[in-house]
Amino acid sequence: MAQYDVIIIGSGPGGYVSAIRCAQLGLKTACVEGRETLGGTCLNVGCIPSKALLHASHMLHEAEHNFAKMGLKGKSPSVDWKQMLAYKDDVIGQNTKGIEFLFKKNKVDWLKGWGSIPEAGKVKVGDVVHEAKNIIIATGSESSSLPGVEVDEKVVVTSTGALELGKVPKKMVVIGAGVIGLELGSVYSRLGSEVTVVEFLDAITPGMDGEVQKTFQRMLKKQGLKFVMGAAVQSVEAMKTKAKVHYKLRKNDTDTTLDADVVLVATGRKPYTDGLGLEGLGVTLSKRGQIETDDHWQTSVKGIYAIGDAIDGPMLAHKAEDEGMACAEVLAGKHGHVNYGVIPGVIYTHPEVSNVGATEESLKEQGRKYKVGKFSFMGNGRAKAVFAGDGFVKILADAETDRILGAHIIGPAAGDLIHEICVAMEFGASAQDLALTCHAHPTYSEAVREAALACGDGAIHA
Ligand SMILES: Cc1cc2nc3c(=O)[nH]c(=O)nc-3n(C[C@H](O)[C@H](O)[C@H](O)COP(=O)(O)OP(=O)(O)OC[C@H]3O[C@@H](n4cnc5c(N)ncnc54)[C@H](O)[C@@H]3O)c2cc1C
Ligand SMILES: NC(=O)c1ccc[n+]([C@@H]2O[C@H](COP(=O)([O-])OP(=O)(O)OC[C@H]3O[C@@H](n4cnc5c(N)ncnc54)[C@H](O)[C@@H]3O)[C@@H](O)[C@H]2O)c1
Repeated sequence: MAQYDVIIIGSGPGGYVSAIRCAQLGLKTACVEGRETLGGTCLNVGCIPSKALLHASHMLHEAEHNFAKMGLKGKSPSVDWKQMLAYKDDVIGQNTKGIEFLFKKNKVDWLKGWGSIPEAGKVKVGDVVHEAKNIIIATGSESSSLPGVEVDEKVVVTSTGALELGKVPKKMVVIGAGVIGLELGSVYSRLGSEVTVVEFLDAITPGMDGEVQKTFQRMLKKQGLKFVMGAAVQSVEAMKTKAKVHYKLRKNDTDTTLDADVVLVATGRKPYTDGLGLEGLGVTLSKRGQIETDDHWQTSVKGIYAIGDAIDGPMLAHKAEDEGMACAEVLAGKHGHVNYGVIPGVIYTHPEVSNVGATEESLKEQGRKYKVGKFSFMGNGRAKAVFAGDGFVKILADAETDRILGAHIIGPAAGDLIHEICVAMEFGASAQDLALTCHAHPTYSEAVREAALACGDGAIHA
């Protein structure tokens, strides 16, 4: 039994990144993982497989809708679902093996099995108790359940089941118009399923900029997704190969039923801390089951830290990674820091949707005076060349100082474009700083510059 400086429980983006950073900083490090492969939710059943299916289904959509316009004629490809799943599994395998390689390279020990914490300074894996000066809990999250809905991962599925369905369903009902529902709903809609999204609230993707929400929903509708808004799902009746979704419309209390071959429950995720033994240790949890930590990610018990989906904040892989690195630095006696005000969010539909910082709604609520610089991709030559003129870049800047407060993009490569604004915000830049920076032509990035120009004397191509 080795004596470790740090043992991390969970090898998702929070845990594995933290383990590598700890080892790089000279700490003797082990990472406990109960799954058969490293990488957590993100690599095995989350970010990576969903992006593989989004990519494949987008290629089909392009072939069906845009190839002929460019003079590329011929029959559109047909879907070989088994092969598409094999491609997705291959992508997962490459990524999870990559983490195994990085662990070996950085001398991180992988302790295989489910871990628990009998007391501070000790982690039990199987029958072996390992000792560590510090422990980091990075056990992630699991899908939330919905009263009246029983998941069997075949007919009524969470995102995990939706990533490996036996076949492409004819009719799919998605409960929840959040990120998972819209990404996976898009996948199946493009593959030919009739997809209906049932959402409790009156707007999709809660918390996002209102103008983006409306534009995004309009675009998704145009692509064939149907929406039932303001609807509270009461129950799901599952049969062998079919299901009935019963919901109540909130505005008039009418009851309606939708038939489906597959129902995807995508109503959020909750922290996963089962089996760790937190109650016995006295680790404080919030009402929502999140592990509470101080500014240095230390829990209420000295020497036990927590990061990622298991604690407060957006449930995003890059947020978990940042906390993983920062926590490692704290343990190595350095100054770990995460700027929670500059964490981008991206939805990988087509078009992509991204955001960082404040929304107009949040600024109004704060009573802060701001200006809006908006630029449509219709004025961007590169976007028009690839049928991606629908959408816009919107930058919010302080009315007096011109400092960038937030940005919202819906359009081509929005998930990459947002980072220019993240860097600008990290440096405390003004919209004018962006506007005065030369941007190559023809790039989608020019739309970001134009939005920055629109915060001042005006965009050129508007
Ligand atoms: C379908 C889907 C798509 C997503 N797409 C994106 C995306 O595109 N971008 C994005 O930023 N985020 C995305 N997310 C969210 C992202 O996956 C999570 O935010 C991220 O994985 C959280 O990382 P983590 O390290 O906190 O936990 P996790 O990735 O959940 O990893 C925790 C790991 O700990 C292990 N574990 C738990 N308990 C124990 C124990 N007692 N002993 C040993 N091991 C244990 C688990 O097996 C798991 O492997 C997606 C999520 C889903 C479900
Ligand atoms: N691209 C990405 O970054 C990405 C992709 C997938 C998942 N994720 C992360 O995974 C987490 C979980 O995603 P998610 O989509 O499940 O959750 P979410 O919180 O994004 O969305 C859940 C949606 O379900 C709705 N809802 C809740 N209860 C309902 C009910 N009874 N009936 C109808 N609708 C209901 C909510 O109003 C909300 O719109 C998110 O925190 C997200 O950040 C991120």
